[in-house]
Amino acid sequence: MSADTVLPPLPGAPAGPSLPSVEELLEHAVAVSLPMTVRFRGTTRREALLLRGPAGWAEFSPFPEYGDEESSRWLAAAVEAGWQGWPEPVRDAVPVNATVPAVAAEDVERVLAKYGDGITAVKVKVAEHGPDGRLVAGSREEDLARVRRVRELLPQAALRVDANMGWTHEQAVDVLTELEDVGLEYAEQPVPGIEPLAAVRRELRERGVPTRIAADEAVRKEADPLAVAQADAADLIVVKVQPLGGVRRAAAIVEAAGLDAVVSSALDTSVGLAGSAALAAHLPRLPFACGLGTGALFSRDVCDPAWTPSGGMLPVPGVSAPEPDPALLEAVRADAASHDRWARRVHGAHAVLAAQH
Ligand SMILES: O=C(O)CCC(=O)c1ccccc1C(=O)O
Ligand SMILES: [Mg+2]
Repeated sequence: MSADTVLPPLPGAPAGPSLPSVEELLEHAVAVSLPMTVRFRGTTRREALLLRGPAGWAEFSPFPEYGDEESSRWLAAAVEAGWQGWPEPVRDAVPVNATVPAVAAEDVERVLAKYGDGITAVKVKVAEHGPDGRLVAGSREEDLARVRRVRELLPQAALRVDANMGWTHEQAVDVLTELEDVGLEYAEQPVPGIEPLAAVRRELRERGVPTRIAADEAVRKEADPLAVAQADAADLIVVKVQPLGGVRRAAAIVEAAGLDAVVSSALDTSVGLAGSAALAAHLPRLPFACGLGTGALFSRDVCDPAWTPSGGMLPVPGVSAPEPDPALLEAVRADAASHDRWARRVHGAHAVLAAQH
């Protein structure tokens, strides 16, 4: 992939701040490791690097397996947060969904309890894959049972499922047809890619299943984040601040795509979640609850109070992140080896951005 395709120029996107040096980026950096109360994406800890620039705190937390090119967009988002600040909000709170990881049906109630009262929307993870990359045995029946348990506990809530590309075309059509009676608001990235997504969407329409299709990985992992909209492959797009290179760039992608958007977290700490709330608060249209309640899955976070929802609503920050609490930051500080690993990742991502400046 050429440097140009990492951050393709977008119509109407304002220029970002100039790129600070690696030394400046790392001057106040703290690596943290947050414990989680539920297994998510195969782990019970979330590592992140928190940076502090003249505009405020910033988060850099690409997942461990991500390389420099992909991580460079996450670093661009941190530069925006810490060295520029976010654009002004147009609303002062954001409705969010509760996120239910791929737990057993009997654990659904315990997970939902973490989000408190006032849940109006729930996203249920389905199609979980094991470390061998295969769909977990028995997952079809467990997925159906998990979704039906959420529906039983919350008869009025809007329900979505997220397969993270985990199904084949046949599996997606089968399970989504089976769940028609539950009334799903949308299914997020049931299969990988853009054309396969379009094909699932077409077949559901032909069968008369009204479930919408949302694109997530097809937006944030494809070279061109607008390709999914151009291919008419989805009814809506999921947008994330760090993978898309910042609040302004994500907002420009939503505008250029011309589709409704759901802002979702990358399992960020409170600092990153505030940035995602800033994007959700900045979008002119916000017709769906956002996937930004994931702070509730941490047993410790860096801010006091943590950036978590109450009554189904997430607060909106001003143009910068909340300050981490010094004692909490110490309590979750990662070891020196982890800090060094993060510093090397900043170097690698920085080199990719520097080649574009
Ligand atoms: O959207 C949500 O409800 C929570 C966020 C979430 O699911 C997520 C978190 C980390 C990485 C990927 C994803 C995803 O949407 O696929
Ligand atoms: Mg998703």
